[in-house]
Amino acid sequence: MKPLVFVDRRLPEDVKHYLEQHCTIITWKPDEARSEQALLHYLSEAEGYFTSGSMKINDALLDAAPKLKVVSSMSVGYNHFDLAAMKARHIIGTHTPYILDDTVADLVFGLMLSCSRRIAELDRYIRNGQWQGNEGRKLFGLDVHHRKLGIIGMGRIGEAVAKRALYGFDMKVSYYARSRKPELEQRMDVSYESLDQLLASSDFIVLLTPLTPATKGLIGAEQFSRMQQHAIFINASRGATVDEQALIEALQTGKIAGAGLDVFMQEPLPLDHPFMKLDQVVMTPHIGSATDATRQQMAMLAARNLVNALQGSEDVHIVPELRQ
Ligand SMILES: NC(=O)c1ccc[n+]([C@@H]2O[C@H](COP(=O)([O-])OP(=O)(O)OC[C@H]3O[C@@H](n4cnc5c(N)ncnc54)[C@H](O)[C@@H]3O)[C@@H](O)[C@H]2O)c1
Ligand SMILES: O=C(O)[C@H](O)CO
Repeated sequence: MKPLVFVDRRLPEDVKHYLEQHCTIITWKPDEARSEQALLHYLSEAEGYFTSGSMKINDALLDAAPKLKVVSSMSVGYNHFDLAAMKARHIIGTHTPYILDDTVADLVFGLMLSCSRRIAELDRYIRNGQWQGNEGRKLFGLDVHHRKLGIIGMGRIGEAVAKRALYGFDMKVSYYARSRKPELEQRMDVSYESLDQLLASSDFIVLLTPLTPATKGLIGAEQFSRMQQHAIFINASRGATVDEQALIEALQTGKIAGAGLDVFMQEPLPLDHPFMKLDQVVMTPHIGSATDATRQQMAMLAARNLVNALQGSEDVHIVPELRQ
């Protein structure tokens, strides 16, 4: 008999077709309210759960899903996994690394360029009818090329950002990560710096660590105070890696020049959030990996992870902390 799996999002047709060959799919009914109660009801019989990361996989959820064996997340980040709760129940937790690196790195560069050349702000300037033609320096920005980029969290996506910086924009690139990466330093012209050194010397600072207990609030008031006044800060990791109040203060007081943000403590961001009033902030609604091609590949990889894990195959992207 095919295993029962719950799928919490609409799938591309070919991915749905692939899953249906190996599993019996249950999913939300059209127009059904997506309550936690309904989800737990669906999960009560499921052996597999295909999720996009909106639900915490914690004790409460797992207690309501006694038959669950595999949680396949269509995301590379897995901060929604309570790793201890999953480990205690021998749940296999999988994610979708590598295939989204270039797409997320493109967005990081988009945010860097938009902040430094004020693209979003000046688009509003034209639409508001403010363009007179005699603005002079008023509309000038900062160069990206030949400046210094500091990457905090030099993993798969960090490396894709470094490539663009080195080979497309002739930037100098340094990084800070949990440990130094000698192999990477041989392969690419990047150098390791302490976090404090990187913050003090970079024109652009890009945050790309996973959200873990160690990275929660990693960048706060002290870290913003070390940055240069013209520095531009980009966060494409998770909202909680940054102390948002400290970021708002750093921007309001001119401690740093701008910020490009794809992720927030609260998503969707409420309309009355202070970021909305800051012209030097460029925001995107958590769309780092959101292109048709990449989301299609992520969906297929998540489906394959789910099927392979249920079938006991080792061809599965299990998150590092849950590997045997
Ligand atoms: N904005 C988006 O849509 C989007 C898309 C994809 C990924 N992400 C985020 O980006 C993160 C990184 O993805 P990846 O595939 O590059 O992961 P990765 O595991 O390849 O790289 C993570 C890097 O962070 C470093 N790191 C981990 N803990 C650290 C710590 N305490 N201090 C300093 N460095 C630390 C690691 O050493 C590694 O270099 C994901 O976990 C996710 O949160 C966001
Ligand atoms: O981690 C990821 O893959 C993205 O943030 C989408 O959730």
